[in-house]
Amino acid sequence: MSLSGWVCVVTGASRGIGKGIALQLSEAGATVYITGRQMKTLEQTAAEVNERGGLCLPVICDSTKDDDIKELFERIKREQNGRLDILVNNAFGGVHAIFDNMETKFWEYEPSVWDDVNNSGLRGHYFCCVYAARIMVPQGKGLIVTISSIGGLRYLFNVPYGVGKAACDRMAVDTAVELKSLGVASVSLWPGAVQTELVNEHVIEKEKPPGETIELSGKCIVELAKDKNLMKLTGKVLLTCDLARRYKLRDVDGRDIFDLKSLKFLLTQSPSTSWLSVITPSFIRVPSFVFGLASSKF
Ligand SMILES: NC(=O)c1ccc[n+]([C@@H]2O[C@H](COP(=O)([O-])OP(=O)(O)OC[C@H]3O[C@@H](n4cnc5c(N)ncnc54)[C@H](O)[C@@H]3O)[C@@H](O)[C@H]2O)c1
Repeated sequence: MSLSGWVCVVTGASRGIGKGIALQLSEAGATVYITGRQMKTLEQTAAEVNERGGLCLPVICDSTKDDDIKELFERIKREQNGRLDILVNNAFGGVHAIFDNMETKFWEYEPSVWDDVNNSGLRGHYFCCVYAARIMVPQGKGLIVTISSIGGLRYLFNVPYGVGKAACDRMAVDTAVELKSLGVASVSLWPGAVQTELVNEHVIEKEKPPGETIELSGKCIVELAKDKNLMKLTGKVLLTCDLARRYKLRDVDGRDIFDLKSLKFLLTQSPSTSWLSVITPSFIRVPSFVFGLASSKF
């Protein structure tokens, strides 16, 4: 029970990665506030948490509604005597908009797809950061994790997705600049491909990329929160495959963790280099600074 007594919030935890994170944080002993728009689905997550002996508190909080977010943090402050240890920004309303508009250019679908992707998945995260920081800064400690993706580095799915993820990464970096000296860490976390309920629904079996379970990100966050060198990682974009190596983690069902930094995988991403992947050994990894160069805009 390494996080016994800790107070956490996971936004968007009725399914997907948020649910997996809530399961892992509560299994580690934390009290976890989980948010979403429907009590019925939140209660299903809470029931699974309870079955594992954990404690989680479902709260209706629509991440596109400013007042809901404000009330969530006021409630936590009141109920937990001003304590909040971890905020996980995960709520994301864009999955259906992405799958419904695959292969379509940005000018061909409604501009409101931007809102579907980024109102909960970026703006809502910023609001949560503000209210969480108002609790964490006075206590002199805390961890904010914003769930992002490799879409923050290069084109993935559609324009609003990439712009939103790049902004999530930048938000983690810039909030860390202002929080670091006050003892609060802020990072961005990129899961690999995750086999969530919606991904399993939309992607046909033979096209499924090798994936993570919904709980691997949560396992990584539990270890990160306990890491004595956490403040050395603040302001960084972290990958689940790197954290799994750092903390010697396996996925919950024992499967191998797909390595987003494997040169073999990265070569498959471009038609001009994919032939090279056939002769490239899978153990060669691309260092982080090369990722940085790949995102250079200059
Ligand atoms: N699934 C993947 O393969 C994958 C990979 C890398 C990164 N990610 C990122 O992980 C995050 C979560 O994605 P997911 O695949 O678990 O999505 P999902 O759609 O399965 O889950 C999203 C969660 O957010 C909740 N939600 C949606 N709108 C909300 C709102 N307005 N207010 C509160 N809650 C709301 C949903 O109810 C759900 O619980 C996203 O940022 C996504 O880009 C996903």
